[in-house]
Amino acid sequence: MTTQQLTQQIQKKKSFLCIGLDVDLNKIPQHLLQEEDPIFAFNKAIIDATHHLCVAYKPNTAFYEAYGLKGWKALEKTINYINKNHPEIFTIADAKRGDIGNTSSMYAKAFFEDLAFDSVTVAPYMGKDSVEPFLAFENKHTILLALTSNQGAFDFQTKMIDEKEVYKHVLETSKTWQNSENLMYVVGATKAEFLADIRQIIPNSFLLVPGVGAQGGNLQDVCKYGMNDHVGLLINSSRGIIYASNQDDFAQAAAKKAEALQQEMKVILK
Ligand SMILES: O=C(O)c1cc(=O)[nH]c(=O)n1[C@@H]1O[C@H](COP(=O)(O)O)[C@@H](O)[C@H]1O
Repeated sequence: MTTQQLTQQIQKKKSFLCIGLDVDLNKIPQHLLQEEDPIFAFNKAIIDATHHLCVAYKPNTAFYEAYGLKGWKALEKTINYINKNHPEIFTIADAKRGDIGNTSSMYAKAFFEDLAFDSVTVAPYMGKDSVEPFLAFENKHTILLALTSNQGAFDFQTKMIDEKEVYKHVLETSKTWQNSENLMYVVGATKAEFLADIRQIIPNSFLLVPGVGAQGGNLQDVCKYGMNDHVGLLINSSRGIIYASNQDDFAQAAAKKAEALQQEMKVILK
């Protein structure tokens, strides 16, 4: 999917919501555990109830890898289900990969070719040759961790090197890489006060913004400082939506939470 197509979807649905599919078998309704594939059964119900309210889904691969082969199968079924039934929805493999170039190429193949995701999250720490293999894929997007939502972001990302914060080096340097037009960036919703500075460096790039909901980030602040003239934001909420209820009504309860965020977005987009 191109960024233009993503922007069109945002305008059409009046939503820039990304729903995180972080499935934890301890948190889903217990009756689903009798299903052949409880993770997929949960995701299918959530997708069926929410696809009209969001423009992206983001399964975090940790929640699938934790269940071994069964988890990976559920991830494959989930991405295939979205691509088949809702091809207009942008998909993010939240895998936070990145390695020497030779290895990154294989990670890129895994998520872009085998699983056919539109994008993957990548750590910038190993530099240019670890990220460019992801960028080489046409119409696929590499979402680079810039300033993350967690407290540990202050351990390295905001430290100064040559009188500039490390996350600013990440933004500026990555712009010089080959196929950098395929880059998007992660900025945590809990770091909204940094967004004005970030937009000075990357005015046009899409930002994936997790941390609204369970982590306490605020949608209004993120939009105030992070939105550009084509919106340029994907706001993710995972636990705050998918675990709204652990009873039979879980999918409807998730849709209600998603709708509340979408309605807030609709007002902002006016
Ligand atoms: O790359 C991410 O998506 C990510 C980056 C970041 O800085 N913070 C962050 O929370 N995430 C992910 O976004 C999701 C947030 O989940 P909730 O806090 O449940 O909404 C999880 O899958 C995190 O791993």
